[in-house]
Amino acid sequence: MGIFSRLGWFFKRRWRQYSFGVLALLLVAACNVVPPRIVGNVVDAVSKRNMSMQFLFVNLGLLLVVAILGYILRFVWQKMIFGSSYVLERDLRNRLFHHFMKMDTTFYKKWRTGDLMAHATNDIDAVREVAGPGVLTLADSLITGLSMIFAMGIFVDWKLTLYAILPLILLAVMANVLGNKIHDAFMDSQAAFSSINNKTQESIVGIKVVKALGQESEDEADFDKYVDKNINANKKTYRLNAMFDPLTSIIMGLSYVITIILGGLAVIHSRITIGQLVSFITYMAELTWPMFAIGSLFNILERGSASYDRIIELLSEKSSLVIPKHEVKDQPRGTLDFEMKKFHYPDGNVSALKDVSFNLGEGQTLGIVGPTGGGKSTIISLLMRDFDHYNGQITVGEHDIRDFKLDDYLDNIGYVPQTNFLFSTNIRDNIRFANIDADQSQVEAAAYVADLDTDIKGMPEGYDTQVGELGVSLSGGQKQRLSIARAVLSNPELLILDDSLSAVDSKTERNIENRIAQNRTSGTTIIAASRLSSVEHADQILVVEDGTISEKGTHKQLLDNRGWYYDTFNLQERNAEIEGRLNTRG
Ligand SMILES: Nc1ncnc2c1ncn2[C@@H]1O[C@H](COP(=O)(O)OP(=O)(O)OP(=O)(O)O)[C@@H](O)[C@H]1O
Repeated sequence: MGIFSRLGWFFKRRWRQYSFGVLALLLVAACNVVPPRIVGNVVDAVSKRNMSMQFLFVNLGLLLVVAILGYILRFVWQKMIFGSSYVLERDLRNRLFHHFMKMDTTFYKKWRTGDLMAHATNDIDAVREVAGPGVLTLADSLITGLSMIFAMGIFVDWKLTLYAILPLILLAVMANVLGNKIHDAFMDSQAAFSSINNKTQESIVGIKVVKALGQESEDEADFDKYVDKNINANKKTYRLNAMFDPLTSIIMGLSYVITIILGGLAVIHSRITIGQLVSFITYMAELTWPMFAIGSLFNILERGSASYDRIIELLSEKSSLVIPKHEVKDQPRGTLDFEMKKFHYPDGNVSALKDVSFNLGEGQTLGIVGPTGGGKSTIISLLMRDFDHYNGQITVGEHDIRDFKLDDYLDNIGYVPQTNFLFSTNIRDNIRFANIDADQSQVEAAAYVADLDTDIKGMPEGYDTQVGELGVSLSGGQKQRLSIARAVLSNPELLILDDSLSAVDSKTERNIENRIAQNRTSGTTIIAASRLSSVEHADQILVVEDGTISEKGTHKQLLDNRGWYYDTFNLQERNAEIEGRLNTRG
């Protein structure tokens, strides 16, 4: 029952609808009291042989009026109570989605996609059930139950009523004993469902790898384990739940036995009439539904309560990103100053960056290179404000980047990540994702900069070509270039390419670099790359090794330096030469 008070904020907001709904339920219950009373009266009239046609028609008419009224009132409560429960579902869904949108990288590392999906679907459904069928079942079973008990007492006999409902105490005891166990079982069952979701999502996304490595049967066996775990958790829940219904039948049986013995004696001793006993038994039959409803109510409430706990746990997660007390309203533009004394990832204990500093004037291009795992993407992560806690400072035009509102800051960045993400829509909408009002000429100009225009023109449906889920219908290089077009479309103040030219050939790479340079008359560009030719023309190049800058300068200065850059450049040039020769021969 605690779930009702925890959802109090919502019931308060919708108190009018719930009050109307419960009032309609009350009136339905009042309508339900009438038919047994009429049946009792008719039975008495028949047994006393004094029933007239008029008496019969009046009673039949009354039954009809009550039936119509009941229909209207049922419509009202459904609209009020179930309608409100869908409002709760919408609110929780929106809150959760908004929360997902503002959470940081650490949150997404902790929670897996399947888990989040389960919260956003299964758990929210379970909470909606509390606000809809849960409220209905509670109100209806209470109203019907109490009105039937009052009718039995008032129209027949209070003493007989008390004896008849005595076995109900057993039900309360059982509910108390099973309550916590059912809650825990539901928690386990929802967690097992989340795991299945995770597993399914991972297997489907990684299906190519699974097949390529011939792991289908192993993956299926692994999936079966998750299903078994889920089934066992569900079995436990339903075993506990199943203890309710048989007990309810026993309690009802006991009540009937008491009624027949004591009611029969009361008729024999003329304390009540036969008609009253018939009414009493009809009222008792009406009590059956509320009794069984308590079992299903328990199910709904405990499931909803476990799900609400899970949703609240998720919503209470805080983003570690700084929310500035006084937001800087200026545009984040100007010289970029990066001074990082030390940074380590929240879950790492060694520094991913140590004493990394550089200064980049407006309009300049910075290249970041270095061996794999050196720290290139980490520098970009910090610029993208994936993490705000470090020993150092990053400023853009005099302002610490943490003093900008995150959205305002990121709006000025065009970012092409290492692993590009495409939406399952057409090429045009993928390019203008960050600027959906961009017209066709802007989209085409961006595609030209990314050297993708010729590819698109060659496709039968051109810019209307659907890219499929995650861009399955495009080649790796096309996906990369589409991501670049998306980033350059809004002519961002800071353009960041994180190893995003790795899947294109050297000629295309050169085209893109030249076009970006021509296109970007203002604004700063940062290119992180494994291939040194990508940064050759940068105004400044950093070599990042083991989280620190080992070399710094222009291409020429770094070659003169004869260090890692010199060695790697020569190696890559030789490889490119060999590749070129092989291609000409082929
Ligand atoms: N999210 C993370 N959590 C913890 N450690 C991380 C995380 N991302 C990267 N690291 C670690 O930080 C170090 C630097 O990684 P980073 O991705 O910046 O290297 P990189 O130079 O971009 O490498 P690559 O060229 O392979 O992409 C590595 O030791 C890596 O394991």
